[in-house]
Amino acid sequence: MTTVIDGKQVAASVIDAVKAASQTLQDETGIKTGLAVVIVGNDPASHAYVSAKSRMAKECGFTSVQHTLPEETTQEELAALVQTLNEDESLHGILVQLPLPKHLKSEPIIQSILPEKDVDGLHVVNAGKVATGDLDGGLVSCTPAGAMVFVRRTHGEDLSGLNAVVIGRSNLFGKPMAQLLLAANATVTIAHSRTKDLPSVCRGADILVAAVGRPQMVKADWVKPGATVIDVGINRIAAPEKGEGKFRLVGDVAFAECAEVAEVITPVPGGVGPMTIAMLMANTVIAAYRKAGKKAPKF
Ligand SMILES: NC(=O)C1=CN([C@@H]2O[C@H](COP(=O)(O)OP(=O)(O)OC[C@H]3O[C@@H](n4cnc5c(N)ncnc54)[C@H](OP(=O)(O)O)[C@@H]3O)[C@@H](O)[C@H]2O)C=CC1
Ligand SMILES: Nc1nc(=O)c2c([nH]1)NC[C@@H]1CN(c3ccc(C(=O)N[C@@H](CCC(=O)O)C(=O)O)cc3)C=[N+]21
Repeated sequence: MTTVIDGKQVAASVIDAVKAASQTLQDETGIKTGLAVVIVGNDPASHAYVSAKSRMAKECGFTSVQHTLPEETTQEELAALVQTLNEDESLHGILVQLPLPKHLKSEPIIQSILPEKDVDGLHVVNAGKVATGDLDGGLVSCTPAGAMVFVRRTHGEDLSGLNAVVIGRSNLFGKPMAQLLLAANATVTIAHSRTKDLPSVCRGADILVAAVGRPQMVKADWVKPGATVIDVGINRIAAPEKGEGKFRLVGDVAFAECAEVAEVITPVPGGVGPMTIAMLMANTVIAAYRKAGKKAPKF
């Protein structure tokens, strides 16, 4: 029987632990954990994610501030906002929702966030810690951290002897995911748009992770029988059966057919997505503990 991982349930257990940790911090030090989320422009999908993040931060007992900037915001204005948030002692985490509108450069903005407040784990200091195997000293990118929770629950802490294939090489997901798998002793392949014969590369994977942004690209005959398949993709496709102009969410994996071959698989929605938000909350409370000079909890 194939196991379909319930990401909402696993995320809820992380959120419970985050709530308890933020309450303990507040009881012991009077410090309330604070998260700032910045969004520029009008992309409706981005707005939906950002509202979900702000809502969850409140539910965790955090101070939650959301800055919604207009599409025409300049590089200097955005940089100035990040500076203000860096200096705000009541904020422990800063997240700038990506992608930014085309006229803005995201890299200098991300690198201007203080590493200790970079709850997305995108600052070179945090990315570098993951790359050098220091998984406890910095902040790990939320989506790969969440995907690793599923991998650990399925395979344990040590992935010795297992082949992992990550499709996608972004800084936000593919690269840190590959590094976390490597740190857990998996033998890791990173595939991307220039990879030759992707289906056969994927067929070698005991753990197959897809983060491409192409609806249902991974087919059943790409999956090794008994593999664990983690679907990171979030794609909106037309759903005329729901009515005209309606959409539904699908991953990068053709779920129904791959579920017949895989032993463990994550669905979309309800898989990696809810874990991303949970790990963002976890990173924020970790940042608050460190700022208070206390040993941060592990999630
Ligand atoms: N669930 C969640 O919480 C999150 C979900 N996502 C989702 O994950 C997906 C990927 O996100 P992200 O990493 O930011 O995306 P990017 O667009 O930054 O990266 C996509 C990667 O896929 C590769 N790729 C594109 N087309 C192909 C192809 N035909 N064959 C093989 N590889 C291909 C690209 O290769 P190349 O480098 O050669 O161009 C690139 O490395 C998206 O659907 C996104 O919405 C992202 C973050 C969080
Ligand atoms: N700086 C930055 N950090 C990010 O982590 C980041 C980002 N920018 N930009 C966009 C991607 C995407 N992302 C998602 C988070 C949650 C869900 C999520 O909760 N999805 C639900 C469904 C939500 C729905 O119904 O629309 C699910 O999969 O069940 C999805 C996608 C974070 N990202």
